[in-house]
Amino acid sequence: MDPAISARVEEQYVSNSLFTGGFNSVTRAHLMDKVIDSEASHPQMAGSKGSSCAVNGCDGKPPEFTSKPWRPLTRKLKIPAGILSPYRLLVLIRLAVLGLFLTWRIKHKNEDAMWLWGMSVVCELWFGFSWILDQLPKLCPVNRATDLAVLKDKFETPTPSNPNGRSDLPGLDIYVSTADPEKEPPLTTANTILSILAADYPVEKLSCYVSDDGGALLTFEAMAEAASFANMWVPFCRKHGIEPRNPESYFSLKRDPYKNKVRSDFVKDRRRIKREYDEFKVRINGLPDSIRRRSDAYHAREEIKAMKRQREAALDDAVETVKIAKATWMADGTHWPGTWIQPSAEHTRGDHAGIIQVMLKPPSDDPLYGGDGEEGRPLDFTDIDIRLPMLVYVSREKRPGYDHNKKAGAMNALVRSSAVMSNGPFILNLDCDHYVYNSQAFREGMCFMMDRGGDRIAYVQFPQRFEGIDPSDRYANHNTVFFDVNMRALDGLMGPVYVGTGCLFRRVALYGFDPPRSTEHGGCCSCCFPKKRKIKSTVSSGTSEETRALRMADFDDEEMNMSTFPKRFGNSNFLINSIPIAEFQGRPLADHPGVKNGRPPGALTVPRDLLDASTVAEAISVISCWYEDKTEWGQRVGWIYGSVTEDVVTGYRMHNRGWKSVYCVTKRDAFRGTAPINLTDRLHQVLRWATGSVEIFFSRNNALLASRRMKCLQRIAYLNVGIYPFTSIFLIVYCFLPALSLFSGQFIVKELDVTFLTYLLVITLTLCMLAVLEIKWSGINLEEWWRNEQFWLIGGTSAHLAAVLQGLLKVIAGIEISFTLTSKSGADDENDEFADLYIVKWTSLMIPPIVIMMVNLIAIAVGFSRTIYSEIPQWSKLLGGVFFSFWVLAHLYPFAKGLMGRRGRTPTIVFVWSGLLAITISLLWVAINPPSQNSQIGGSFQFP
Ligand SMILES: O=c1ccn([C@@H]2O[C@H](COP(=O)(O)OP(=O)(O)O[C@H]3O[C@H](CO)[C@@H](O)[C@H](O)[C@H]3O)[C@@H](O)[C@H]2O)c(=O)[nH]1
Ligand SMILES: [Mn+2]
Repeated sequence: MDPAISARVEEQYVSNSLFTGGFNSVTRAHLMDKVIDSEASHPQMAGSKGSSCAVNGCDGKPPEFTSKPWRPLTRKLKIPAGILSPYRLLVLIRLAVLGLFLTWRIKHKNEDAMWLWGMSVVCELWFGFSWILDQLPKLCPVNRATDLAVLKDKFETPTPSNPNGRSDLPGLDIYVSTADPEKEPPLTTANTILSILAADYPVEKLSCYVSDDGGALLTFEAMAEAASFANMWVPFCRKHGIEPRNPESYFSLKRDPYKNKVRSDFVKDRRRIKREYDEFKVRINGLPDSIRRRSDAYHAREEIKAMKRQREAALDDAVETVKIAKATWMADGTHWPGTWIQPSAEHTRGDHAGIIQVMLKPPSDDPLYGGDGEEGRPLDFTDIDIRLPMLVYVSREKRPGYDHNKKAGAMNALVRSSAVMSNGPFILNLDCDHYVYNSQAFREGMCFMMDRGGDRIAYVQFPQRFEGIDPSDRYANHNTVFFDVNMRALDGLMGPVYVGTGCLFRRVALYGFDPPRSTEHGGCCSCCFPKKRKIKSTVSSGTSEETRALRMADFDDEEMNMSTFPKRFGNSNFLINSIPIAEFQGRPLADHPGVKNGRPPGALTVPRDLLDASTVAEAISVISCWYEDKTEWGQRVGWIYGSVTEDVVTGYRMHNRGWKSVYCVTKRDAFRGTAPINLTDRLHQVLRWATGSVEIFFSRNNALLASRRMKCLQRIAYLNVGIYPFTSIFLIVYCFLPALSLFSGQFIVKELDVTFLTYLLVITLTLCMLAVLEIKWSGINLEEWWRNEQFWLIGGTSAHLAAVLQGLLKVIAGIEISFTLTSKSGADDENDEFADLYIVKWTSLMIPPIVIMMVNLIAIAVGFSRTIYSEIPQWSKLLGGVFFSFWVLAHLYPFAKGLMGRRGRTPTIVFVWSGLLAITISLLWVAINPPSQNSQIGGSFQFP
């Protein structure tokens, strides 16, 4: 430990009057807290392991501590046993039936069509396996609730030592990522920023960082506009309790804006702010032109000079011929070091310097009230705090020849630069299109982090909720089955997976440390093979009390050896020195005796008023291309590289170290974003996710290689994430089977006998009943469930297959996979919100589902015509094949609709064509195979 830092930190904390007992009491209290936590969060362990030492307080816990009423910040809500018990029972039953069915299938071959039988059995075995992977982690779902009032009480109530009631909440850094202003309109990003700046969290603790991976002047200037508009928007939101605090969404609310508004000047204020917002929008939308003109003007001047030298020419002609400028000029006439409006086609490459601009300076520590609306101020903010959180624009350096590691690389650049500039012990990241919909969201997340045992939580994931999706949600964009069923279920294990946006991280967890007290709990098999409990003796580990606290008391000793830091984190001393501080400030100290009102107040690595040129220079140096060379960034530290779904891997690594995560579903959605409603865009999105999964499967992050700290069911869930794309291979084969059997007159079983049909019935029935119970405990509805099934097949037969191929190409030939951004620029059509839904853009991903559809349609036609033409029509023979064909077609229905484009325009022609085609082929078939001979073939395919 660098003595200089320890001295600095010591000064910050020891001088604080809250710590009357010095570090002694802090560490002691922390130790006690830790013992209690482990019981509180693992009640079953207390009993089974009989580690009564902690429970009985053998370390001499003062009695007043145990008797103190403890008001928790969060609660776990059990799912009613009336739903959960039958659910679990059904899972068991289905498991057994599936086992019996598969054995029966293997034993009863169809000798007439071994190929059909063999293919189908292999597929069924795989489906059974993948169902188990999907189902097992869903056995213990939970719900949770927070108590914001308690949080306020504990952290923001005036006490004798804190008479002003200054907030004791920890610092929070918000990251917003954007990469390409064409696909991610700056107006959307600006609105997201505004919603963050206006969120309800102590301003002096909140910092907002925008990562612009395109390094685009357009984004930069849009952010500057947003920063300036925030001066009006944020106090307005505070004054009138606006919700949501994203102006675009707020002004397009359909409901009455005047409801529940008490202040008399609301009408006037709203009208004014609406006008200001409209002007703001005009400015933002005018930016591309204004930037172009600026740069064109420069080039025009140059060109004209040249032309004048040659001969007299008309000015207008000259301006006409000017090419798009390469260099870009900022409004003040200086040269922009980033890229042009549209960064080079592939946003993940590009070539530009690192740029950091503090757009809103860190605020003062005490409230600053606005004026009375008279002197030039547009609105009356007399009793409103007009301070704004810090806002920083960051564009990491990009040079050819460096792997920039897509979004993960961008996030890591932010982790470092923010460590230098504000070092919030917590970090929340949002995609540019995901805005704060609930101004209390940050506080909700903080309840978990600050609660007892919260120091073992690496992240709090919020569900992704979407706007602007077609009401019938044709392509299951809401993804509710995942967000309300699977994620809730994981919450009952080690915690939800990280899904890339709307996630509150503990900074030290991102730094790759193990959770505190990590040696105490075993992982997967700890319940069966309890390891001897090793309580790290922090007290006996020598040196002075002070350094002990700073050495992250509960962390592993070797881990916290600061001499290894430069190798892991790179050469920035600023950064390295900020790490123990972030750890210390992230601790949930709220319930400690002796530190009554909470945690050490907001000391930052760099006190805000010192955020000077040298700090910014340091921040720039940590976002350079080479900074990560020979460090562990992306390997063990920060967002993990190597997959286009960096999110899943990053969360996985934390669970693998034994960290927990928590799922925070708030009554009012915490955040809201957009999703691609166009079929092609949606397919490309799931293609990227599936490719990421395949990448994970073929990497060291495969859950089969997980550590012992990973619980069994959690491991299965991660295994499922890596394996699901492979199901596509079997799915495609299976989708052709009904057609093949209709063509050949054979079926997957020798005869449709009672046993087979009974098994089929039970398997289908249990699936439906499970779905019903899932719907009950998760709160989704049947339509959402069905849409999910449909899209599972659509994605499964198209994108997932492509993903498997791409993944194999990467493994075998080393071909890198690019991150195709999802377009957020929605429909331009004012009259039709969902115009995007009907745009048909061709992609080769569509080929397999189209072929499946066609072949099945034709097969049905063939089957029918054969039966009609046969001397004694045996309709019953048709049934098996037709039934399964319909099953496939019903799933593909939304896909077919997508191909048809706008309602009523294309369908007729498509129907006519496919109809004609199907009839032609079936007639052909009949001509080749005259029914008189053919009718015998179907003989084996009989009802009992
Ligand atoms: O080189 C890149 C590529 C992407 N991004 C950002 O990453 C985010 C996600 O991209 P998007 O195209 O919107 O992907 P989605 O499929 O909508 O995103 C989901 O899936 C991604 C993983 O594939 C996660 O990163 C996202 O957080 C998650 O919302 C956006 O903010 C981008 O600006 C970058 O910053 N740099
Ligand atoms: Mn997105």
